[in-house]
Amino acid sequence: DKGSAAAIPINEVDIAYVTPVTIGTPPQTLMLDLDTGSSDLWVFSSLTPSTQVRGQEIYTPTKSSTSKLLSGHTWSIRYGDGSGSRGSVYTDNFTIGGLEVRSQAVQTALEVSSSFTQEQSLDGLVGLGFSTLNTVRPSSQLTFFDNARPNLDEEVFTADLKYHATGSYDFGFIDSKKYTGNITYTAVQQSPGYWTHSLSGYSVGSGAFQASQISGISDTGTTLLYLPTAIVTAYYRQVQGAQNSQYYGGYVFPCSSTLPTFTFGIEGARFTIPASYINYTRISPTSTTCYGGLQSSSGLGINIFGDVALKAAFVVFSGTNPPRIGFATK
Ligand SMILES: CCNC(=O)c1c(-c2ccccc2)csc1NC(=O)CNCCc1c[nH]c2ccccc12
Repeated sequence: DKGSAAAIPINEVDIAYVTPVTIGTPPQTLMLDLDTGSSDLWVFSSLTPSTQVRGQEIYTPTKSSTSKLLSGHTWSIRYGDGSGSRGSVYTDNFTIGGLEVRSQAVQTALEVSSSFTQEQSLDGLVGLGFSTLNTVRPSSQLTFFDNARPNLDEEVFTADLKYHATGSYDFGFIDSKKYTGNITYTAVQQSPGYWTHSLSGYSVGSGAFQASQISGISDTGTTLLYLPTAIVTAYYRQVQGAQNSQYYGGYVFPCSSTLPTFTFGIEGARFTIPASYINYTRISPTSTTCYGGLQSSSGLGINIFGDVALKAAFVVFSGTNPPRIGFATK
């Protein structure tokens, strides 16, 4: 078995990417954010208070002949940015890009935080982290990938995220047309449940490569790249007028600044993030001050290789034993 589906940016700065999925019988189509940084599959639903729904598509279990309530089960998730949701659980048929999982646990939201209500084009998330992170209680549930794995031609899924354009997620196969050269793999440490691995170092612009093991998580659900302060200050030292703003909660700079590229290493391979990816967004539509796509991880307790980094590569998430992650240029 295999599947392939689009990864569509939800706004003009790629704050997140959504993928069409179908749930139930007859199929209900929702646009969900495939998220390797969490492991809950949750959706806006007919149980979500209408005051918290603003334009999202919803899943209505009672309209599906194959839905089953997972009675007595609840879930509640809080993300590091302060957003969150909670609710009840159904199982139903769930398809991404032609790949179907029967009786997938679908977590129906009874409450969502305001930042999800405001994301009108996002109808929920598909967690693709390790199932150990799933928040359903009393019994935790498996991710779509863990449920699909036994039937996949190859125990992998790939992410081909693009800058200001539609990319793709593939399940069960590696599409050699989507990358150039070889895929460089590195070990994944799957505790506590993220796709945790190391970078072999970095360089700023045309500067020398600094070899250094930097542990972090490859996270399609986080927009930006968060790295240790020493690396981030070395980067913005090259940017005229850059400053770490308390007010804006991170590095900002004049939108007219020339930014250097940022290169990260995976084992012996090198991946360069174009300057345009790091000139992330104006702090307000009419402002001439811009917010960086590279920020410090010092407040997070974890380094996050988010979309700004991942869209510079073709990424293979391999569920082999032991799991590993692969990067290729494209
Ligand atoms: C900024 C979102 N990322 C995080 O909070 C996060 C953290 C994290 C931990 C502490 C402080 C800040 C971040 C660790 S792993 C990790 N990754 C995830 O949690 C991945 N899922 C994010 C889901 C998510 C939260 N708010 C959104 C808004 C739009 C689309 C997706 C989302």
